[in-house]
Amino acid sequence: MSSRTNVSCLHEAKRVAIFGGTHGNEMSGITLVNMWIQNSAEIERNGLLIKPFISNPRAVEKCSRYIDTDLNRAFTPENLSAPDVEGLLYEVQRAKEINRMFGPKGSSDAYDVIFDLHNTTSNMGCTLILESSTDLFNLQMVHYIKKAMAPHTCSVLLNEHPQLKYSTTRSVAKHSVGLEVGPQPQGVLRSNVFESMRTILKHALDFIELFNSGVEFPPCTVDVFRVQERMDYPRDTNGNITAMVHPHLQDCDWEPLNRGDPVFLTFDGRTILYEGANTVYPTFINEAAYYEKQQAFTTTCREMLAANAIRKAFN
Ligand SMILES: CC(=O)N[C@@H](CC(=O)O)C(=O)O
Ligand SMILES: [Zn+2]
Repeated sequence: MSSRTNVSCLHEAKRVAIFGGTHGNEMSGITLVNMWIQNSAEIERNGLLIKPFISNPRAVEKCSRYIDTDLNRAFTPENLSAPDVEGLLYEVQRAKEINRMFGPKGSSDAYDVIFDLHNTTSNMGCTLILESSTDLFNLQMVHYIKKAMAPHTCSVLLNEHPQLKYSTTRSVAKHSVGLEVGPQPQGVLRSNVFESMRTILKHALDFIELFNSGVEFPPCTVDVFRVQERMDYPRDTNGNITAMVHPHLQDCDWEPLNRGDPVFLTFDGRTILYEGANTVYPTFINEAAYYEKQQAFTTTCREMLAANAIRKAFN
């Protein structure tokens, strides 16, 4: 990366993968990727190598989130460097395969971009998930997508938290982007969610094609929600859940939550209030897959990120 007259010159993005079925019960991404494996005309772009790929085929076959362990937490340095022995957890074995095919993670041989398609049971609408606030290529791409999606909103979740960040499947690529669209129940396909995901991906690929063709993208700002804290359900001394997401919070992803607002309703009818000092923006509210992760919702704070102008490096 070199800088001249405030334009950052970045490498061309030639190899792009689209992952579906990282979680085997999230049907929009699985269906889109299977469709594109059959016929890729819709995702082809000039000068781009685009690979649609089912990342956890055994989980897809069973229509369950995973077989042995969550694939989207498995791309740790320890797992990726584990020796190939028999008896590895299925997803650890799969993580190593994916790392060989699309990585190695952190190397110059890695794929340029991986889009990983997810669905949530939460009412998050269209969400792009980023893992770095300093990746100019991704910031410019999400800015482009947000503009192209207007008047529909497309939120950006920034998961850069030192403790809460996890080792995602997409993290194998140089630029990793998660697409999270909901609400959609597990194992169910909803046409509106399917079409939204398809449209986001169309704009994303258009952006990469324009970038590779030499178009310069001017400086921009991106409104993001930065991950702050995981909130667990209230529990009794045995660890059993004692309350539900409060009806005033249910489905209110991305809406401001202030001190004193209701968050939980106990089974015996008591309301539990939010006690944090500052306004937060909750998301992943009542996500089905997060009960096992002891997570009722995630709090975020709003932030404006600035990105330099970018264009492709000519060399
Ligand atoms: C509901 C769900 O699976 N969400 C994803 C979010 C992500 O891709 O970062 C996950 O927990 O892996
Ligand atoms: Zn998922």
